[in-house]
Amino acid sequence: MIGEGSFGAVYKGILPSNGQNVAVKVLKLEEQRAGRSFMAECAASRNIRHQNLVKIITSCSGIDIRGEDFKALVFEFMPNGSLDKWLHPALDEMGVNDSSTRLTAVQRLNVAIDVARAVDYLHYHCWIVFFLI
Ligand SMILES: Nc1ncnc2c1ncn2[C@@H]1O[C@H](COP(=O)(O)OP(=O)(O)OP(=O)(O)O)[C@@H](O)[C@H]1O
Repeated sequence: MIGEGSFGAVYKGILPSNGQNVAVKVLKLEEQRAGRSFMAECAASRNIRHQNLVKIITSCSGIDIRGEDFKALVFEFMPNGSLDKWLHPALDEMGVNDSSTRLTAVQRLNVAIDVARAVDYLHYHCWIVFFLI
């Protein structure tokens, strides 16, 4: 397990077919918004192609070994972890953040520009995703 968000736990996996690293988000189905997020991300996977957005490789939906509903999304694995961790690095006991994860002002500005480009792309090309969310 590599992380957890509002909609479920995320695991690192390896695709047996080609050895590709992937991140598998197993949705918490008791969380109502997780179902909507699944639909939005499935719609997104068919329509979205942008260099600043993580690619959805596939989705799976079915019944698990306990006979309960199971839904998961398989993403391209991002080896550098979450952007949030880079924007808000953890502080050490002296209240200083690790210099290896510190971004310069120019890097932060480039992140903001890249995020704005991705949002602009979603806004003008993928209104269906916003509609489902
Ligand atoms: N494609 C990925 N590659 C590598 N790590 C990932 C990937 N997707 C998610 N993670 C890890 O799993 C954590 C949870 O991700 P998730 O997308 O479920 O939630 P989030 O976007 O961080 O939070 P929220 O859903 O609450 O807004 C991330 O913070 C990150 O550490």
